[in-house]
Amino acid sequence: MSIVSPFVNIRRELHQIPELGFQEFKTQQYLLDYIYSLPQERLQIKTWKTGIFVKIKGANPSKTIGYRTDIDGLPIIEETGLSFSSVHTDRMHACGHDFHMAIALGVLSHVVYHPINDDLLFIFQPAEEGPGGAAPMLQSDIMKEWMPDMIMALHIAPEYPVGSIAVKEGLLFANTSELFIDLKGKGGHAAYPHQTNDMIIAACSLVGQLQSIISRNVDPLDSAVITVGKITGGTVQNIIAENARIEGTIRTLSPDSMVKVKSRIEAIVKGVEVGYECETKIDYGCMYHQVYNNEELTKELMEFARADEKMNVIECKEAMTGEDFGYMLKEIPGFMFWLGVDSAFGLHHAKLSPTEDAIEKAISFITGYLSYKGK
Ligand SMILES: CC(=O)N[C@@H](CCC[C@H](N)C(=O)O)C(=O)O
Repeated sequence: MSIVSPFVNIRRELHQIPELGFQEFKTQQYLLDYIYSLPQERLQIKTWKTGIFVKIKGANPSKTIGYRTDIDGLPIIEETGLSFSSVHTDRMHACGHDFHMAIALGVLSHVVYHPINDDLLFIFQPAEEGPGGAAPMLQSDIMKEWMPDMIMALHIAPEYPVGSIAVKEGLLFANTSELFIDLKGKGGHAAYPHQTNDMIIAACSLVGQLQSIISRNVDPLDSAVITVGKITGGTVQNIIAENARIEGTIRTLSPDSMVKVKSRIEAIVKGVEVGYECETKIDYGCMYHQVYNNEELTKELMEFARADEKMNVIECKEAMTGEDFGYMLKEIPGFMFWLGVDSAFGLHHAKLSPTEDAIEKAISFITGYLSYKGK
C-alpha cells in the first residue's frame, strides 16, 4: 500500500463527504476538527453559517492577507471508481473544492508552525456552486472586523499540467446568472393535440430560440453563453405535457451584455407565451459578479512564480466559468489563479479525477508566496 501525504489523505476524506451549498455540516466539522488540532496560540476561529473564518496572528504585522477556499460539492453521481469515492448519494466534489480545502489546510498549518510577519485571514466559504456564500460572507460582521488588505484564491484546472499555474491580469471569469423558466399550458390526451397547448413543444422551441440570442444579439467580439442544462416536463409518454421547466445559466464577459441577454430572453419568452398560448415565469436564481484580478498584484504573483523553477506560468485567456469570489475581488484587491491538475475529464464531470501531486506543489508554492508577500 502506498503512503500518501497528510494533505492528500485529507483531500480523500473530504472527497468522500461532499455536501451542497449551506448544507456543509460534516465538511465544516471536519475542517474545525483539523484546525482545532493545531497549536492555538496564534489562532482566532469563528464560524459563519456552514463557513469558517480563521485569523492567524503574524509575527510583526503591517497588513492582513486573505486566503479563500470554497467548500461545497455538486449534485452529481460520481463515476470515478476511486476507492475513496463519495459516500453521499448523488453528491460529488466534481469542481475540485476537496483539493481547494486540502491545500488551504496545508497552507494554514504551515503558517501556524512557520509564522509570517503579516496577519492572515483564511476564509472557508460555503455555497460557491450556488446560491453563493461570498457576497453574504463579505457583508458579515466578522468580515467587517477582520477585513483583509488583499485576498487570493485558486481554482483547479484539469486542462493544465501539474506544476503549472495559469493566470491573467484583469478579467479572468465571466459574469453569471442562473436561469429558470417555467411554462404552463393545457395538457391532454396524446391523440388530441388540437385540444391542448403542449409545453414540450413550447420548451423545445424556446431552447432553440435562446441560442439565437448568442448568435444574433451579442457582439461577436464580446462573448456570451446560454447553456440549458436541464429540461423537465410532462408525466407519461401518452399524455401531452401541461408543464415544462428549463434550467440553465447565462455567462457574459461584460456586465452590459448580461443586461442585453436578459432583456432578449424576456422578449423571446413573451413571444413563446403568445405563440404557444401558455403562462411563463422567469427566475434568475443566483448571479455572480465577474472575477477581475488586480493588475499590480497579479503581475507580482506571475513574477514570483516565474522565479520559482518548480512552477510553470501560463498566461491564459478569460474563461466563461463563474465564481462568487468575484464579489470579494470587487471589494478587496487580489487575484484568483488556475492550478494545473491534469485530468482527462473536466470540471463538473462525473469522472473528474485531478492529479493529487498538485496538492503538495500548491501548498509549497503558496506558502512561499505568502512568506515573500507577508514579510
Ligand atoms: C468554477 C465553476 O465551475 N463555477 C460555477 C459557478 C456556478 C454559479 C451558478 N450556479 C450558475 O450556474 O450560474 C460555474 O458553473 O461556472
